[in-house]
Amino acid sequence: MSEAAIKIHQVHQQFGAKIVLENVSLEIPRGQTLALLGRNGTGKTTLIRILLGLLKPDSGSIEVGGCDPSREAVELRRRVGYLAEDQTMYGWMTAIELCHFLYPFYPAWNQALADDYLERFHIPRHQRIDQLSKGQNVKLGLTLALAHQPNVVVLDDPALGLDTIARKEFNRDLIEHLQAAGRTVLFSSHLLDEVEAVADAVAILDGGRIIRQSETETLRSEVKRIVVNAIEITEVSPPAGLLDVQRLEDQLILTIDGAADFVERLTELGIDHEVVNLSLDEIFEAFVIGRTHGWPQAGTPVVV
Ligand SMILES: Nc1ncnc2c1ncn2[C@@H]1O[C@H](COP(=O)(O)OP(=O)(O)OP(=O)(O)O)[C@@H](O)[C@H]1O
Repeated sequence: MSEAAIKIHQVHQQFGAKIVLENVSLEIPRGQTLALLGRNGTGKTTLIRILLGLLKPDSGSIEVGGCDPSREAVELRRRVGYLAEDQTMYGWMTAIELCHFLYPFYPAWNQALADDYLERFHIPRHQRIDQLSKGQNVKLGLTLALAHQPNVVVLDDPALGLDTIARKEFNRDLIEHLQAAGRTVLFSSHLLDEVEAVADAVAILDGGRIIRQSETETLRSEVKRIVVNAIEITEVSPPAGLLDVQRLEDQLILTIDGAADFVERLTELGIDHEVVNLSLDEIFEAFVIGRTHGWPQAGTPVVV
């Protein structure tokens, strides 16, 4: 694994009595696109604000693109591109006026690159920003976040509010372009079916903690749904990594992280089973709302 572009170590953040981040640690290797997943209000934006130096955590250490965000604010802005959730810009300016307004702040600003993005994203250069569509606004925000050629890009729910096609187009144009350019990208999202196509890795934030971080493919290969007969399984103890148990008539539908060992056990015991691949959406759901009670007790007859 290459050196981490983002290092988050034991970050703790609470607002009053409410603990939002509880000793969160996360490392994102250079060049990786990582999706930060979590339900509403789990602290994704709070973590992103800490990464950007907009909020100082109660404790813990952060390094983004080699900078300490709380102490190197200017250098951090040079190295990091940031698109905030629902970002608003000066509506009375045009896209090109906004570029001209911003570029003196950034020594590495590349107007030819900004022009290229404006053209690629079909953003009219001379139209007032408040007359652009929601999608064009998001893409303009991204253009401005990338024109200074940052190595690290942080996108807070960038596709929020876009329609399905616009989101897909956004993901294809933007994330894939960033990946090709070798940038490290951290983006938060709710839209798991779309995340799956673009994220090399995911981190699931829940209950103030990162409960799972993994490369997307690895997660998909390790978390499986296993369908077994409920009666046949009464003598088997629940596996480690059990995330969810559902009953459907005489069948048990189990979602297991690290399912391979359990599958091996079932095979050894001669218990019939079916292994089902899951989408990222289903995996995420099992981690955050899975319920593990309902395992049939050994020696107890199963009522169907
Ligand atoms: N400045 C603040 N003061 C008090 N509470 C805050 C503050 N900022 C965030 N919170 C609370 O912290 C929790 C996490 O908020 P945050 O915006 O980080 O979540 P999120 O995962 O980004 O949510 P969403 O997906 O809805 O955008 C919420 O309960 C929110 O109300």
